[in-house]
Amino acid sequence: MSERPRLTVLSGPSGVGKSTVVAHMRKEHSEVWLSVSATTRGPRPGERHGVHYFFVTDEEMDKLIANGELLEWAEFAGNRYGTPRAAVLEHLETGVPVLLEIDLQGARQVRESMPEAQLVFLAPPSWEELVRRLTGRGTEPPEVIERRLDAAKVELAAEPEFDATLVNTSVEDVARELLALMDVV
Ligand SMILES: Nc1nc2c(ncn2[C@@H]2O[C@H](COP(=O)(O)OP(=O)(O)O)[C@@H](O)[C@H]2O)c(=O)[nH]1
Ligand SMILES: Nc1ncnc2c1ncn2[C@@H]1O[C@H](COP(=O)(O)OP(=O)(O)O)[C@@H](O)[C@H]1O
Repeated sequence: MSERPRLTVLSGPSGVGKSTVVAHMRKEHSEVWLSVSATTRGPRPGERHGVHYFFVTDEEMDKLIANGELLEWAEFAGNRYGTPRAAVLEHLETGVPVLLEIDLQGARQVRESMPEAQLVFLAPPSWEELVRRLTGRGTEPPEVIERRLDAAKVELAAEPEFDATLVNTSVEDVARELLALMDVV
């Protein structure tokens, strides 16, 4: 591991497999700290407050933003999401490798405020496979899937802005490649 671990941002279209890859990676590498975001979207079955997200009201999100408590935030497919700043900085200061799983707009804000951050794009093997994964997950109704696929077109076009691209064909391979990019071995 390098002396001062860098902040790594993982972005990519909804349904590409970000959560799956990160969960797989952290099973064996719990030393990587994954930031827990605040969101105004409702929890999916099995999602727990403080573990997957901090589920907040619109008013609570307004306050987090107004008080400058978020490192970045964005509206995605009708809900707001943001990264609590303090926890990220504390972990980086104590030498812990930090991973953010956030959308393209958030990644761009992190690039501005923390230029040393490493931006990694997770791409699907094909458009058809992305549609299959997002639909197959079964967590969103058709109109929400449509919104997320619209966002996915914009996100896929922004891939050249990232420092590295990983294609999510095999979860195991991508998890290994991500660890290598983060200098965690
Ligand atoms: N900008 C930003 N995006 C976030 C944050 N947390 C999650 N996201 C992104 O918001 C999008 C929607 O997340 P979610 O509703 O959990 O759906 P999923 O990623 O398809 O499982 C994804 O692109 C996430 O990476 C955050 O704190 N900030
Ligand atoms: N490499 C892969 N091959 C096949 N299916 C995958 C792969 N990675 C993830 N999936 C599946 O795709 C769906 C979306 O994955 P998820 O991790 O929820 O995506 P994201 O967090 O990017 O929205 C899930 O049903 C997951 O099991």
